[in-house]
Amino acid sequence: MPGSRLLVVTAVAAERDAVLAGLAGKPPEPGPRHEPPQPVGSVESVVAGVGPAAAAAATADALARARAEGRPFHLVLCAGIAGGFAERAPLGSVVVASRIVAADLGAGTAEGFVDVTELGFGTVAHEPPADLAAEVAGAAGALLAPVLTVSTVTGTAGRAADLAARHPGAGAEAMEGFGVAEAAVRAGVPVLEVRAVSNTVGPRDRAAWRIPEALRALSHACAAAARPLFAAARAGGGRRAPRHDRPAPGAPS
Ligand SMILES: O=C(O)c1cccc(C(=O)CC[C@H]2O[C@@H](n3cnc4c(=O)[nH]cnc43)[C@H](O)[C@@H]2O)c1
Repeated sequence: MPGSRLLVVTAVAAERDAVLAGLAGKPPEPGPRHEPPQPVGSVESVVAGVGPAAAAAATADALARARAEGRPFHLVLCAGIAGGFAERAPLGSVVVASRIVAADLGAGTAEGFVDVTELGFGTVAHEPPADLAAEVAGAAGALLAPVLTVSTVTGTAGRAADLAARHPGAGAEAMEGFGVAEAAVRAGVPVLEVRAVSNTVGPRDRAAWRIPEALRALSHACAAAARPLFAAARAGGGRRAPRHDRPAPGAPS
């Protein structure tokens, strides 16, 4: 559909497959692995790799190429699995970001962590369109809450408590959202983040990760939210994000 284009950014191919199957209305049922989904015409996907730097680079590249080719994107969806803050986001639940927050971008000091905004170097949070995020969360039966972006997966109770204290109400942590949002905001394209919880934020227990269940939950959430997502892509996310061709205010020159 011309004029309605959605860019999906995931870290790995399994997340992409889950999202595209959901958007195509074919979320997988439990059981043997399904075929990769057929592409939906107005959706393109990028498998960016893990972490905010890879996510920002891949998103910026996809947005710039599409714009140069005269087929710009109207909405960016960052999606994947995540760690959930247990009291709000249990295993298998889904979180839609009300804010996308860079949680470890800053400096350690004798008084504790100071983020880059407090240091005077720009922003540590991006805001998805509030109405759209709420509508997608409602359609998907998801928690609407801040999603933290970290470069290191939390592996201790101490760090989990520290993050929860600094970000009261946070629903989940993952590793790509802020990078995707940096690229999208600079290109003037609205951005959403949707995460399904594969593990709890806390002491590292790799055996307790429930990745297949989270991927299924992600797929079902995307199926349930497909209508508002496509409507938003047609409308450009409801509102344009501010565009930064120059460094963002407060960024070092
Ligand atoms: O701990 C390990 O051994 C390990 C092995 C393979 C991959 C990982 C990851 O951490 C993958 C991170 C990947 O998934 C998202 N994710 C999922 N849960 C979390 C989390 O609790 N904290 C941060 N990120 C998480 C993330 O967006 C990455 O794409 C670990």
